[in-house]
Amino acid sequence: MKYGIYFAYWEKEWDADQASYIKKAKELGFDILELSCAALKNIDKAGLDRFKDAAREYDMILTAGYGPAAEENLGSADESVVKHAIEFYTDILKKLEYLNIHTLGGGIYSYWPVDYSRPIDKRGDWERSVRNVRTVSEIAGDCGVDYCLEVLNRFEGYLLNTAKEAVQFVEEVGTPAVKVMLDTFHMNIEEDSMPDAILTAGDKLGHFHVGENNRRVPGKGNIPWAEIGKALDRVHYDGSVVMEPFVLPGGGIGSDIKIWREMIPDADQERLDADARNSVNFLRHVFGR
Ligand SMILES: O=C(CO)[C@H](O)[C@H](O)[C@H](O)CO
Ligand SMILES: [Mn+2]
Repeated sequence: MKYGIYFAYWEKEWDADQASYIKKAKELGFDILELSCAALKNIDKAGLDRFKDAAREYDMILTAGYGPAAEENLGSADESVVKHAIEFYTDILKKLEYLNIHTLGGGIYSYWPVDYSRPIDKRGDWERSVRNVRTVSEIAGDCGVDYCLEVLNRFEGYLLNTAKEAVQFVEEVGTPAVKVMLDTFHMNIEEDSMPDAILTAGDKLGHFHVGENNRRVPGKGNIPWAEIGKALDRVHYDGSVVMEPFVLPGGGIGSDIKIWREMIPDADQERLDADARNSVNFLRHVFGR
């Protein structure tokens, strides 16, 4: 198993200098840095090469996450939105291929966070999204990227709230590159049993986010890590385990993630780094591989 961390742990804005976290994550004991595709939207070749060179220099794996904007919604009833979304993913997937990134995960079948002031058409959006994710995940397959659909809690998404729904969706899409992605923070809200959800995802599990019930680093809350590790063993999961802690209020990230208090008193860089380092050691110990 390889262990990673999402750059956003240290940042308040999505458009931060993400490449600089490759070295930091390596020094803290991680194998992977997860980037947000926000960094790849308007990037030039020199910018892409900064990521590529740093990953090579520090022998780090990169994975990519994304919370698509409303105009990148593959489930939209507006055909011009879908056309734009397919163009957007085609461009991003080519950049991921160039960067040797083989995993893209997130609410990449819909948009995020959802605007619940508008009426929700789950059935219609599901059907459109299955069709359009099929198109995009075929392109992903050609680029060598697993297209991992993240199961989100009800407050952040409405299409895939449980592993069971995600398995059904992935079966309907039916392409080799499309996979289920689980996140312990969301599972803790929606699933009857976290181990059972992992067993349900089974060999369709393509990416795994870890975070506590309150999104602090693993080891500081009440998620049942030992049981989760055993379930990952039972499905022979050998992919990435990426921690996605969010502890800093403020900015676009604080607002999207809904962090309205200081999760860590006097959270300076040293404290954040020490927590991340201890947490990845904790996960390696509890998962035993
Ligand atoms: O768990 C999540 C949102 O709650 C997602 O993994 C990320 O925040 C999303 O992909 C944005 O990059
Ligand atoms: Mn997540």
